[in-house]
Amino acid sequence: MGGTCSSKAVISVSATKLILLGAKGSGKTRLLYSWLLGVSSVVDTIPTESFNVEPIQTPDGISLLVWDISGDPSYKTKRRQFFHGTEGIVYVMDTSDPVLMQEAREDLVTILRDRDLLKVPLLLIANTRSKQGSFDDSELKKELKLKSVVRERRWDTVTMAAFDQKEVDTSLEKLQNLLKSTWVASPQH
Ligand SMILES: Nc1nc2c(ncn2[C@@H]2O[C@H](COP(=O)(O)OP(=O)(O)OP(=O)(O)O)[C@@H](O)[C@H]2O)c(=O)[nH]1
Ligand SMILES: [Mg+2]
Repeated sequence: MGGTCSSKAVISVSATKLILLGAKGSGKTRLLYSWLLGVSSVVDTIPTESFNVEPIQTPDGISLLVWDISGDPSYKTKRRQFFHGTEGIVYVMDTSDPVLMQEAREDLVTILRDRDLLKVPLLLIANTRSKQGSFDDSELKKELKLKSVVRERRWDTVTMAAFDQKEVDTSLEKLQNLLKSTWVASPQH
């Protein structure tokens, strides 16, 4: 199993492990490298065959190690190997297409029921690709009907309509705040 890590930086062993999941083409790799390099440096991406892993710093200096896992259906049975030790899930969903959105919801429900991810906080990223037909955060939460599935975990949503730098920054801030609030609630971290 081969994966990709572009960084020559030493990866901190104490970095917080995150997994980036979602359907093929939902925008995971583009998001990962937008966090790492900035939106203007990401020209395009190619489908991920297995995974990419990169160290990311949040604005407040939390070190993350983000595992971007292929959304190809053929990789689904392999992705569980990445779940153990995960402290945060980022799930990217294309909400511009109702069929893709329903499929993504079902996939997310399966992931959230995994025993290795039961209390792990979730940031749900709605990559709407266009302003048209996009949901705001509270509409999205209502539409997805995830209350009974997320249960005890902390979760938040962020909507990205244009994939611009401001939205990318907001998503990283939301992720950071979600992790911090989780750690405050369970200080043994
Ligand atoms: N216009 C537009 N294109 C996007 C957006 N997000 C991703 N893309 C493009 O959609 C394609 C797929 O994006 P990726 O980030 O590679 O998708 P992925 O989720 O990593 O897909 P897999 O690696 O196959 O699981 C790429 O060409 C991206 O540049 C977006 O918000 N707007
Ligand atoms: Mg990818």
